[in-house]
Amino acid sequence: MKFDLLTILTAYLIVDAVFAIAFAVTVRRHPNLAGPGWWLAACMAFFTGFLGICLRDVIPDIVSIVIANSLILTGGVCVWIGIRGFFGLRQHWSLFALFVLPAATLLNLFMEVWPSVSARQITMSTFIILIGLFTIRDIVRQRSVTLSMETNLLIGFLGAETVIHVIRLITLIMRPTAISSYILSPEQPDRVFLMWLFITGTARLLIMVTLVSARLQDELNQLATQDSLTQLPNRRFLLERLKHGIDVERRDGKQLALLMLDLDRFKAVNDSLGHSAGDELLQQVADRIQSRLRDVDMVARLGGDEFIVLLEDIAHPEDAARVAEEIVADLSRPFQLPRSNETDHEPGHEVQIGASIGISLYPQHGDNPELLMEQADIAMYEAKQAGRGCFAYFSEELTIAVRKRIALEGRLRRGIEQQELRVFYQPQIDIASGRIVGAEALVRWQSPTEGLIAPINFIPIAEETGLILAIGEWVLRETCRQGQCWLADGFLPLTLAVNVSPQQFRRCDINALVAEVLAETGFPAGQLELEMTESGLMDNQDKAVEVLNNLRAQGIRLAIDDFGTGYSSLAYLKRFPLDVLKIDKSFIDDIPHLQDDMEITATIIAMGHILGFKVLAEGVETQEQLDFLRKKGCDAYQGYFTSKPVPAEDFAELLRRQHKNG
Ligand SMILES: Nc1nc2c(ncn2[C@@H]2O[C@H](COP(=O)(O)O[C@H]3[C@@H](O)[C@H](n4cnc5c(=O)[nH]c(N)nc54)O[C@@H]3COP(=O)(O)O)[C@@H](O)[C@H]2O)c(=O)[nH]1
Repeated sequence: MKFDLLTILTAYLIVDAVFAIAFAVTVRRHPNLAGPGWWLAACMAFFTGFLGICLRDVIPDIVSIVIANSLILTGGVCVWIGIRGFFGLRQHWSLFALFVLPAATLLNLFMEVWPSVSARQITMSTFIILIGLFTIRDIVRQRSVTLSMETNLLIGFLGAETVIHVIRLITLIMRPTAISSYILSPEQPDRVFLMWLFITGTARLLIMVTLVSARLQDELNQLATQDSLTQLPNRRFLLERLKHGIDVERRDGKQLALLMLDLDRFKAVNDSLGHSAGDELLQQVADRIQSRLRDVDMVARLGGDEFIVLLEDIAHPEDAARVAEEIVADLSRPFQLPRSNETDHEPGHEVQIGASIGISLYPQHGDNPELLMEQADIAMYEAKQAGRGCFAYFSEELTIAVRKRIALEGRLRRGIEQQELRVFYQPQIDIASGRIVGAEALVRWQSPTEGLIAPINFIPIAEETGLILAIGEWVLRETCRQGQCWLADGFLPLTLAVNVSPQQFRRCDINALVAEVLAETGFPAGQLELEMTESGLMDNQDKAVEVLNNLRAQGIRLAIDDFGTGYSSLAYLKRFPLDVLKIDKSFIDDIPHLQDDMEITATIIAMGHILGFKVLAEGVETQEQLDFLRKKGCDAYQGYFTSKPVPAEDFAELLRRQHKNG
């Protein structure tokens, strides 16, 4: 059988075109893969280029060459861009070569004006070798992880091609006439060139087949790790993620939670309304759970009506309970299920189900996936026993403790809404004059069922849940309102100190809030003191300095609370614009019995004065303590010795009595 050059080129271009079409089809089947348009553009360019070659005998050679090669080059560019989109490649510029090469070769081939055939062949081989080496280097540097088989094939193909051309180049240089007998002419095609055409065509077809099969493999993998009904991950995938999650939390010293969820009354729906209604219900359940979770969390379906939720990197065990409660609440809302032969006039079924959730925690309840699943399952059984529609932890004590905390959180939330918070005032006394010069505002919760609740029982949970922001704002507003009332009633000006929690400092614009409250209540800025703890300031020192400076610029006084229990560093005392140092009660408690505490207290007073601060001692309960503080030059104190924190009316009474006594 005799092949002329035109037949060979035609076959070659057909291979290219088929290759491009097949790529285009692959990409179209995977809508998430970028650039189908590029593949189609490539096909069109190749075909038109091919037409240009076919017209070689009809139109002048040079026109045919220009049309064919420019279009083939365009096709190469399109395929290259398509490839980049397909693999998500950014740096693989040299892959361009793979598709521009045929075009460059053809250009070379048709350049009959080129004087020397050997020079043409040397140029082409050098070009191919360089491009091959660069391409291999690029691919090796940035190997595709998901399609490693295809990358290996590419490397093999390019390697073989490069080797062929190295041999060809050496032969050409050593014996320039050796290959000249195979010069390109329609009668005697270049054999090496033919071989090269054959290899590239075959290799590219192979690459395409590998690509398609790799994509199919991806789909199969997905099927193996996905629940076909809900499209959620299945048990296998969950176990892998859980194992990885445990490794990460172990390394970072954090915890994770596993929530095993079983639907209540699902069987009744399935039996009465049929399996398609049951399937629809499961899909809606999956959607509701998913919408409740953060992006980093995961919900999987284990089969039947069992789901499992993985919460990674949780701060407290209660976080898992909160999510569980929200899921239980979400799933107890009615579901609308369409009838199997629904018409416009017939409404669907409304069904109500529920969920019971068992929770296990890493590391408390186990350190491997199987154990955690087992414990969550046991806890889920407990939840069902406890009456369904609730959650339970694997450990009973934890369940009780967490349920209590969550109930408290709910009551506190309602308490804030129903205005059950109160502000008590503890007098601050100037030691030299013995007169009340200010008060610390301390929050209390007047619960209708439990009576007066001390802050120690709800401030920590308010901090955890963010409720402290609402509480802090309310205390500030109420204190300023009350202070302004006392001024209006003719009491002498007092400094009112309000606690600012670290959360408030971090998460809200305390400057704007204070400005707003002062404007609203008319309370003078110079009589408001904000108390901050050392830890609240140390978290982000630069921001703290900026915020404190702004507060200072408003005329507000700033105090550091519980001084001596935290960092107590001179560096930050110098850096932060403070007015008052409050010595922590723990140093005062054992005066005059503990020499160390006496020395520390005396040192803090002296140091505070050197730095220009006013020093106030907290928790003064005895005359001896007061005498000691006076002797050491402390400016002020607060403590049960004078008064516990009292409601506003009682505090006003203390002020009246002081006024009466002169
Ligand atoms: N972020 C906010 N924190 C607040 C607010 N209100 C209070 N708190 C913080 O709660 C903690 C406990 O406060 P409380 O139960 O009110 O206790 C205060 C005083 O009653 C107590 N104290 C004062 N003198 C004595 C004493 O002589 N003996 C004794 N046994 N206790 C005494 O000390 C608490 C004041 O502490 P401090 O704030 O450090 O000055 C407490 O940490 C409050 O800060 C609030 O609105 N926001």
